[in-house]
Order: sequence, then structure tokens, then C-alpha cells
Amino acid sequence: MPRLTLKAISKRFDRFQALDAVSLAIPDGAFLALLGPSGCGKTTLLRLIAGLEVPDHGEIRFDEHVVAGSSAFVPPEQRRIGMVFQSYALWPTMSVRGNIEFGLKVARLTAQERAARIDEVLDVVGLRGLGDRRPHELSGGQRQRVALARSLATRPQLILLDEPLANLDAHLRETMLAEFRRIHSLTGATFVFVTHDQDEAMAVASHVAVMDRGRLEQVGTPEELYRRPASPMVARFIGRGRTLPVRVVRSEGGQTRVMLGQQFLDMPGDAPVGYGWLSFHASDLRRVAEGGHLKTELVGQVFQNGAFLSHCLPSEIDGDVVSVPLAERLAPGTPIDLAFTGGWVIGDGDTGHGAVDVTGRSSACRPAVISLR
Ligand SMILES: Nc1ncnc2c1ncn2[C@@H]1O[C@H](COP(=O)(O)OP(=O)(O)OP(=O)(O)O)[C@@H](O)[C@H]1O
Repeated sequence: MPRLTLKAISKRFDRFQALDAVSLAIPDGAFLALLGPSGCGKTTLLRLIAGLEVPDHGEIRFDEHVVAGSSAFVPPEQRRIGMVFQSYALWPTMSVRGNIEFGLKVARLTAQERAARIDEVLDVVGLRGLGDRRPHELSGGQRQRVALARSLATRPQLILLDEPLANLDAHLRETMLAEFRRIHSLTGATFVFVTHDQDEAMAVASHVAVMDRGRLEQVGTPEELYRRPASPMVARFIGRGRTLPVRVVRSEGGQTRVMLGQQFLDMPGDAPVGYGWLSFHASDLRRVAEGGHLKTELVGQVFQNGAFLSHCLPSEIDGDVVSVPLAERLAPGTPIDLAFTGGWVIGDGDTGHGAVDVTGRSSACRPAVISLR
């Protein structure tokens, strides 16, 4: 049974539609990242799950219990969730132990139980021995660990994290990502993590939900989103992907034949016959001496990861710049003939309607149900 189920959740702020019929089911123990550009509705969705906002339409269930819907609303303090914010939200005058203890007092644990629970979560987050410090005597990473320890102390089954790493430097962020992964597998709780940083989402989550303009574009494992995006938006958003306009001329058994300019190409995908997009990454392109699929002209290069990442503008079709790693430095204007070694074909439609999703069927209006393998 899914731990968390969202059914057609919509939320408006005045005339602004912040969320539009978002449906999603998360299994017990998942680590889900809500990912999308600024303003796409990630935090609003998290606040609705927490009970800090009320949906206009739709239903939210924790296991089989309705916590928000037309006939029920369970307040946040009764939802058995833990929350971690980017600001940490620690009480500055209380010690680390005091900060953690507060929720345990509310939950009416005895003094002995509280002490044991505090020791336990301090161990989990690696802060044993720092229980008597005040928040100002800790580093940013340590403060974030206290916030996490506090949210874990009441043993919630669902932990909601709102951009928890936004205030940390790049190095610490990486360390804390590994810590979140470790703590997630140690506790077995379901984590829902809001971020606009795709590297963060792809590194930490078992599943990623990509949102855009209040709608859910796709839910899948990081690999599925990278290799089989369901919409052009996901294709461009994940892994610095690129898309080129194509015509799908044939589609059968997961294989499509597309026309890219005047060239035929056979690619995986199930897009319907008609207009579509070829989605790909830099690693799906190879420079060839002749007979490639895409004629381009070099516009610039940057030295990156031991190769010259080369930005090339298609010269015979109307398309955006594509990037390919090359071994040598070349002059701008050099003709570059490119062949595709991989890619994925998506049907037309900016919102994912009619797009090919990870199961190969139309993703339009279908609740996204994810499963852990
Ligand atoms: N209380 C509110 N009143 C009015 N508009 C709101 C309110 N809360 C959110 N919004 C609007 O709803 C939209 C979605 O906001 P939300 O904070 O969920 O986005 P987000 O994806 O988390 O963005 P970011 O990554 O920038 O935090 C935004 O356009 C925001 O301005």
C-alpha cells in the first residue's frame, strides 16, 4: 500500500493556480525528491502534505487515512510527520538536547524515555557529545543535523525536507546528501525532499517527481528521467538534455523512425506518428568524418572533465545549439558532422499530454504510481 497518496490536488492563491490536479503515490520507505524550477509549486505541495495549507480540491491520504479532502482535515501536529526547513528553525536559547526534547514532551514521553530517544537520534545524525551546545556554537552542517535529529526523534513515518541544504556550501552539501541517504536507509522512514537542484535530487532520491507550472510532469527513478523523459520539459531539465524537432514516421514496439531534417533515424521511443522531439545528451553524440545525422558549425568550446565540450549550431535544420565532447581545440566556424549513438523520441506537447512516459503509454491525466524495486 502506498504510504502517501495525492489524488488530483489543486491549490489556488487568489487567481494564481499554484497546483493543478497533482496525483502521486509514494510507497513506504521511498526517498522522493520534488524537483522543478522556481515557482513550480514544490513547497506548496510539501506544505499541503504537512497540513500547513488546505487543498482546494483533491485528497491526501497517509496509508489508508484521509488527512485532507472534502470531508476531512487532520491538523499538522496529528499527522505524525517530521519537518526539516532550510532555515533549520532551531530555538536559539535552547541546547541541542532541549531542541530535540521539545517534541518528545509534547508527545508525553517520560523523562527517561526522552533522554534515551535523544541519545539515539544524536547517534543517528553523528552528534553524540554535542547535546549541551547551543545552536550558535554549531556549524551550519551540524545545525542541519540537529534539525534532522529533532524531526526523527518522534519516529515519524514521513519526513518532509524543504530545501534543507540551500544554506550550506557545496562541499558540505555533498557530505549532508550522503548523510541523508545513510539516515534514510537507517530509519526506513519515507522522505520527501524539495529541491530545485537536479544534481541534488538525482544524487539522493530513489524517485524524482519533476514539476512545472503547478503540474506534475513525470515521476521516475533518476535513470528513467534521464534516459526516457516523458515530456520535452523533463528532457531539457534533466542532465542538461537537448531536444530537436523531428517528424515521427513510424512507431512500433518501442522503436520509432523519425525524420530529422532530411535524414531518417531509428530510435527507441513510442511517440505517435506526427510531430515530436528527439531528446538526447552530449554523450549520445559522436563526431564523424562524413555521413552523420546532423550537420553543425562550431560556435564555442569549454574545457571540462578532460575534454573540450563543444557547442555546435545545426546548419541545415532549425534547432538549438547542441553540445558534444571533443578531444581537440578547434576554431569557431569549423563544420562538425554529428552522428547519434543514443536518444529517446517524445511525442509533441509541452505539458506531457500525449507524451511517452516510462511505461510507454500516454501520461496524460494518469496518476503517477511509483514502485520501489
Ligand atoms: N501564500 C501564498 N500567497 C500567494 N501566492 C503564493 C503563496 N504561496 C506560494 N505562492 C505562489 O505559488 C507559486 C508556487 O510557489 P512555491 O513556493 O510552491 O514554489 P516553489 O516551486 O517551491 O519555488 P521555489 O523553488 O522558488 O521555492 C509561486 O508563484 C508563489 O508565488
